[in-house]
Amino acid sequence: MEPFVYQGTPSRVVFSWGALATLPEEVERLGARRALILATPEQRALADEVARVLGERAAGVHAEAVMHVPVSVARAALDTAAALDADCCVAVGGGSAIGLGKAIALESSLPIVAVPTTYAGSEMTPIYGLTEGRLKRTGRDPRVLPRTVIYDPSLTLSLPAEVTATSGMNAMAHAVEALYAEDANPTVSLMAEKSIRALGVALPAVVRAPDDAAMRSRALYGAWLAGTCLGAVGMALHHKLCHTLGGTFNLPHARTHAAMLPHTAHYNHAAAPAALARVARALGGREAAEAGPLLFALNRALGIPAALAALGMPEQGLDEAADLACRNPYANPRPVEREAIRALLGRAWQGAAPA
Ligand SMILES: NC(=O)C1=CN([C@@H]2O[C@H](COP(=O)(O)OP(=O)(O)OC[C@H]3O[C@@H](n4cnc5c(N)ncnc54)[C@H](OP(=O)(O)O)[C@@H]3O)[C@@H](O)[C@H]2O)C=CC1
Ligand SMILES: O=C(O)/C=C\C(=O)CC(=O)O
Repeated sequence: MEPFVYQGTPSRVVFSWGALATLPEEVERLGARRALILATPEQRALADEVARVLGERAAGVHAEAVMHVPVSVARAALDTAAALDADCCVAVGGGSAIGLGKAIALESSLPIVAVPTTYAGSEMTPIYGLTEGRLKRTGRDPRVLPRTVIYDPSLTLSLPAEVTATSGMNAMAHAVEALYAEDANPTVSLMAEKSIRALGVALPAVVRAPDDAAMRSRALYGAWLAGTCLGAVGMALHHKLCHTLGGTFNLPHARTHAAMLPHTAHYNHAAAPAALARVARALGGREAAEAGPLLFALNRALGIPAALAALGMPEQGLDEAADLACRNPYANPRPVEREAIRALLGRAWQGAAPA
């Protein structure tokens, strides 16, 4: 057996259809009495419903979350938390709302209860992201790991097909990178493979039939496993590239992950053949070299645009993106070489198949 280190995260996870109803007792379990509810502006109605469920334990609603957590947005939320004398945050929504909760916790150490409504998986990680100007800074800090996560698949029924598909592929990316992480271990790899299998079946099903309760639960289960993987082991080339494209060029997060994953998986297949063979097998293939093409085919089956160009990436930015991605690269099975990365970005920009 290869030597390894496995360290789980201390989050408490409640997973069931209708689990939102357990929120009051979960907030009480933390000893909290004044919860600040966080959401994006468009999820205000859901945040108000959460406040109703919480009753007297709701201190207020702050529905100003924005993707990539601009530092100005974080500062405003911190001021609201202080003004309301909040003793915990309830972040309801996708990674943007949860990311705002993390920004508050990073400064205040307030406990977070996360109620995810997408498959991004941020609720299961001690990773935060803050964006200032054109640069996104990410880091790991135990203070930002949500203490409790309430997964209620009924809250994902309203996800549009495009978000369902791309957010699901964001989760897929966490699981794929966990299999070849520098600190990969048998426990996380088992979860990663299970996640890829679950998402590979559930995502096409819920894109076809958004109200399929069983498949919505399986998709969210896959996302939980993927987020757990992301929280437990390091990220590699794929996440570095997506943070660069998201933070510097403000590309949409999940759609960028989906478009890039076939290419980054293929980039690493020869350097991490066992890991990419597990990806391929989980998607119905056999060999490591099939993983990238199978992910590319899954994107197509989910109706996800293949080309970075369609996401607003300027062609003249590809050189800068390659330079930034190669500066302080995350550990990766294959050396991150500037020309190879620029060629990868070129294929992704065009929407060509991985090669
Ligand atoms: N730190 C970490 O470990 C991780 C962080 N992230 C971060 O999270 C963000 C991306 O997360 P993601 O969830 O993709 O992005 P968002 O939170 O922006 O949600 C994605 C889309 O889903 C919509 N949506 C969310 N919930 C519902 C709902 N219940 N019904 C209908 N639509 C809904 C949002 O609409 P609307 O905007 O209108 O609410 C938005 O259009 C990025 O900032 C990324 O960096 C992602 C993964 C891991
Ligand atoms: O890229 C991901 O999906 C994972 C991590 C982040 O997004 C970091 C952040 O919170 O911005």
